[in-house]
Amino acid sequence: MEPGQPGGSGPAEPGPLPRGVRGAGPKASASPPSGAEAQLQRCAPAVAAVLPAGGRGERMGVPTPKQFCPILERPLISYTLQALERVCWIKDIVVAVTGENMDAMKDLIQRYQHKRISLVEAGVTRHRSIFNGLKALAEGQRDAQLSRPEVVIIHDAVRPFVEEDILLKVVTAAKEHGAAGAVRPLVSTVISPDADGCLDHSLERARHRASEMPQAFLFDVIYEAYQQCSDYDLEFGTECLQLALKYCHIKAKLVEGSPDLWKVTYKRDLYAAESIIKERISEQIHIVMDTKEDEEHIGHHFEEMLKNELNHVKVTSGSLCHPGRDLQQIILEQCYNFICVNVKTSEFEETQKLLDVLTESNISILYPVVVISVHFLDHKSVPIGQKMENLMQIREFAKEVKKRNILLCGLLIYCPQYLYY
Ligand SMILES: Nc1ccn([C@@H]2O[C@H](COP(=O)(O)OP(=O)(O)OP(=O)(O)O)[C@@H](O)[C@H]2O)c(=O)n1
Ligand SMILES: O=C(CO)[C@H](O)[C@H](O)COP(=O)(O)O
Repeated sequence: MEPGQPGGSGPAEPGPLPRGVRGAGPKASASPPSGAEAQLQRCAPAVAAVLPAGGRGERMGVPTPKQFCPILERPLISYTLQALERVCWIKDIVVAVTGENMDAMKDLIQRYQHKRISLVEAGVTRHRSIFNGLKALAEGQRDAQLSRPEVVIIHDAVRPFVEEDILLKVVTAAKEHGAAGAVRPLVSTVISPDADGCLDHSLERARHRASEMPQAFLFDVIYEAYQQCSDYDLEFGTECLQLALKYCHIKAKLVEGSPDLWKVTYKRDLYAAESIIKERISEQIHIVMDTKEDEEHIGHHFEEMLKNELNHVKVTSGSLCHPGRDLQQIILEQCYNFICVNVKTSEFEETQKLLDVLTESNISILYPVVVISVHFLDHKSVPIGQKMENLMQIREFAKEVKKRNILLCGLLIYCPQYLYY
């Protein structure tokens, strides 16, 4: 097993943990847990994920394996890793990669600052790649970098749009049933040809489902199934749930998933994935505050307002107190919309810092970045005339940054008592 980054698969970064789940930290979610989330919290299993990423992507018909194909200049697999990393109750993410792509994968982990990743060598088939990932987790106690989880998620590296919600559902169901997997209604009817290429029989579409990913298993169940299964299974099998049934007599719970769980397979799927990513980008906004203390007041207020006004807006809040690290991470996550709240300073210090980092990152080469610089007018501390004069500078800033595809506008809020919201 190879560590994915210097120092190996480091400890889980703090993040918005579902409360009560093992490893929960100070930033635990403030909203009440959903049913499935609450159920998971009660049982609090240790969860790891295995991502097979050792395929050649022959059906895509391009020389680069599809998991490394760029979408908006970022490799597809990086989106999938990001989707899993956001779920902070997933402790370890084991990725199976071919030897020839191992260095590229390590570079990618560094470049996009992926966390909690361990790399293993892929096998010649998907099942063998998954088995290698499971072995690394099983042997983890000796290794000290990984530990044997109670539940393991298996997810294809080429399904980038996996959400926490479905991960919770399959993990919770796996805890109860031993195995669980996401399914979708069939788009086309499945038919079975005979040896002459003529119709033998067809399946009743409404009674069958397409098996998608993610799937989750009690670790002992799926590991046992892989240890017992035949070379034929490892060579030709395509269904992990079937292995759990055949070798451990576990009937997997099937969970309805969203249409976005489809597997990127053909070239046109890359264009579809790009459209979905663009749509998600437009729904993501980051609020940057210039003070820590006011983050909860004003930042929270903005967050609530935006969530009320717009559907599917993703709001995160942070501060440029540690500009390099925090903001670089946000930019790496491809956020194109910012509200920058200047509370402490009467000028544009915070906005200026944000613009500097955005310019340096070159993020606006592909799409325009929108920045709304918010200022509060407190006439008791600063005379109105002086404040207005300062704020007029924003026009100059806006002209300047527009050349770099950054659209800046200013918002002045008359609110002498903003601190007492
Ligand atoms: N030896 C293999 C083959 C596949 N996979 C992974 O399994 C997932 C799903 O498989 P599939 O879509 O079939 O990928 P490919 O085998 O790469 O595609 P193709 O069949 O078109 O060659 C992918 O993330 C793929 O990288 C793997 O880890 N090891
Ligand atoms: O379909 C699946 C589940 O049943 C798997 O996601 C997997 O992608 C199948 O791989 P392959 O395309 O190699 O058969």
